[in-house]
Amino acid sequence: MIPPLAVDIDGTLTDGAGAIDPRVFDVLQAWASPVVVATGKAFPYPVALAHFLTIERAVIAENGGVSLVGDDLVVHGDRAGAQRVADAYRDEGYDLGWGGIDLTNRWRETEIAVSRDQPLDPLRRLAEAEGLEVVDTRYAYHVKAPDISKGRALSDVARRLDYEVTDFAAIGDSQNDAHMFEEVGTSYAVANADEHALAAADHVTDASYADGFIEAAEAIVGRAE
Ligand SMILES: O=C(O)COP(=O)(O)O
Ligand SMILES: [Mg+2]
Repeated sequence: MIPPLAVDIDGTLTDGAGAIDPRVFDVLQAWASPVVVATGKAFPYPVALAHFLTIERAVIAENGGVSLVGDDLVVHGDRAGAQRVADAYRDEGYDLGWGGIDLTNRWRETEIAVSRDQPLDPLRRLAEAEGLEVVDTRYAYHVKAPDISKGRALSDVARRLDYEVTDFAAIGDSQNDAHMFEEVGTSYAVANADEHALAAADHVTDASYADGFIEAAEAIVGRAE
């Protein structure tokens, strides 16, 4: 049986420039079990991806802060602590780094993301003072609660889909995927993955980015046959 699949977006379904590789659409639409899109991006992004893929809505956003299965929405915690960190960071003269209209955080409910071209040390210091942590996905710094992760959210989502989390295969590329890799039955890091994802994964693909995703997807299907 083809296992349910948890898949990261940035660095995994994309090319090196951040564009979603169109070949991944066929793979995800044809997947014979549930697909959970699990991302650090704000909630509307994976919802839109699932919508335009015309696949069942099963998504994890904000590194596990928000999850949706069908019409069942769960929001873990709130944004208040991360917002205080962002405000204090700005008060010290720094900037979140997203320009005039901050679409990165506009719809974010449980965390705040900061551009990686901004200073990390003061952000870490302010986050720690709030009991929060900073996770570097290599796409953004995320100020979030330490007990929230894609892995924890996937355990919850799996139950809501009537699966065990260990039934899942997962494919991803960065630190925010590492917990998820530890929870699932089989995990694949794409070759461009960071050290945390590489260390946590059961398998590492030869290919990078979406080529790595396609290689992993074929391996998962091959193992199931
Ligand atoms: O939003 C990010 O920083 C990374 O997003 P991802 O989890 O889909 O790779
Ligand atoms: Mg990623």
